[in-house]
Amino acid sequence: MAWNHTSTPLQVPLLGHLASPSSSLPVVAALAVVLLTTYGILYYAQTVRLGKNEPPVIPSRIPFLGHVLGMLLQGGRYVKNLGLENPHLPIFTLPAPLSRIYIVTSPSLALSLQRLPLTSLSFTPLIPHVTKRVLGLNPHTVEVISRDMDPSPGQPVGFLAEMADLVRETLAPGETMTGLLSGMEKEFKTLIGGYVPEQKEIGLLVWIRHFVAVATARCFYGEGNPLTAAEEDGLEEAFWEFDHGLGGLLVGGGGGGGGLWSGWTAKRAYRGRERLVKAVERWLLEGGHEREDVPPVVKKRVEIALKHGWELKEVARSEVSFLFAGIVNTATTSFWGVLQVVNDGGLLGEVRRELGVDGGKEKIEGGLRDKVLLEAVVNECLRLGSDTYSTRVVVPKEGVEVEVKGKEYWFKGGAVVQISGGTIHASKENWGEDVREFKPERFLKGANYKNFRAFGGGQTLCPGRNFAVAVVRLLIAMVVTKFEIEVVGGRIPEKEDGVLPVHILEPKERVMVKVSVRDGREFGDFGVTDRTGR
Ligand code: HEM
Repeated sequence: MAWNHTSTPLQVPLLGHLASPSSSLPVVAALAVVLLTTYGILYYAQTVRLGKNEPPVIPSRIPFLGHVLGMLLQGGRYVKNLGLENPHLPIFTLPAPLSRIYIVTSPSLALSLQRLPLTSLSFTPLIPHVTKRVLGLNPHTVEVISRDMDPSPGQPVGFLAEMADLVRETLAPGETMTGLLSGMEKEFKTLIGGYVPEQKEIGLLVWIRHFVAVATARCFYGEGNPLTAAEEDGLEEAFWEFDHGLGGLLVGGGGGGGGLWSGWTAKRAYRGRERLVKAVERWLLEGGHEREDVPPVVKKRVEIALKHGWELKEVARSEVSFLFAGIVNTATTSFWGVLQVVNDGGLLGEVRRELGVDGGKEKIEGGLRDKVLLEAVVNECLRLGSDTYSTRVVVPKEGVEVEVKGKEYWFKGGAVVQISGGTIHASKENWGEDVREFKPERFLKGANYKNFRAFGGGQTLCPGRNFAVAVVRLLIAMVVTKFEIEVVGGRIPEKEDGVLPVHILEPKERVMVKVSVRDGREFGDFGVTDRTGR
């Protein structure tokens, strides 16, 4: 049979359209109209407020999906920039599939919202989901931590509430915290004092974070700690691999020891975490936590978890999370602090003068009490390095109407409210035209801590904040008095803000340094103190 040129579109629909341009035109046009109309409807639909007082909506070019995609692809930078591009909006709504995300960029509104009762906005409903994914907790443990999370007075106290009280009490300024700080000072003396510089250039971040990781692990888990004293090699690297893939574990899921999805999104983090969990489990099995040099806080943490029916492997997961909280942010902040000080001759001179360690004493000694410049350095590093969110979920299923400073706001039930620390820290309104510059002196002129969110706030305010500031100050003081450090290239790199901002941001490029000994004396007493300016 001859080829039939008149074969109709009905016989082979798609090919028919291609083969017959004149007949396909109306169909293409109709399709375009349908698509454009659908797009228009969806675009409009995402702008509709679900309640009269719902915060103003910022629509996305890809209706309902665009903002979520932006967050996934650009990390914390996406919301930070949205906030900076809309300085007139103290709070706004991002439409998401079947839900909303409310972004708060006004510091005073943030303070008021975080004071609302936990029956309106709370972080705790998220904890089981977050910890299950990040730590790979099994369903039984998740069920245990989901009990009595926010008890009212007189009600049974669940695992989370009991643990939070213990950590808060231990790390509040006072005798217990001072004891832990003395432990950190002792470890730093050995590690920093015993460091013999290499001839070659070294990576500053790796160098500094090693000091913090080892000192913290020894201080909280004793000399035989599972991170640095285990027979197995490479656990410190495993720790940082876990840290770097945390966002992937969080987004990818992976409860009950980690599923295929989390393995795919954060394979290395998953492997690193599981190696650490095994090491801590072995340490617990051998009674490591019962040793004399392990402080009461860790002994009690283990005791509380066992009392609440946790299996030993799950207790190990909880301790990996405590090690993580104690090390990661302190290490990265210390890195930025040392870098900023040694890369600015003027600042370095002032810090050394303030420390007053260059006198004729036999040992390097300095009183850290009242050393305000060093504390200002730490705070400014935290401001510039922290894009952290404080996240809350809207508890009542039917949504909630709240009044804040005479204004009504309505939030959809189950939606997420995020206080954008990144926007607050980078806003010219809050910090002035020179907001992008490193200027510790802004913290000397009675800085307003209302605009400072590096430690979160309200229900999730970091219990380790005073301890952390004291440790970072101590580390910078010891490193800059003991060593001369030349930054190769003499430049401070940008921060990598395209990640999920779960911790202080790292640099975009590696910072290499040359280290030499400046003061050959041993370290004496540095007078580490629990008193900080906050
Ligand atoms: C510069 C160092 C540090 C920074 C910037 C920092 C920051 C934070 C932030 C922002 C949160 C709240 C997270 C959220 O809202 O979800 C937090 C929570 C926490 N931090 Fe820190 N932190 C630091 C050091 C420490 C240290 C040294 C410890 C312990 C030794 C610690 C223990 C904790 C704990 C246990 C929580 C969870 C609190 C809870 O949910 O009850 N942090 N930290």
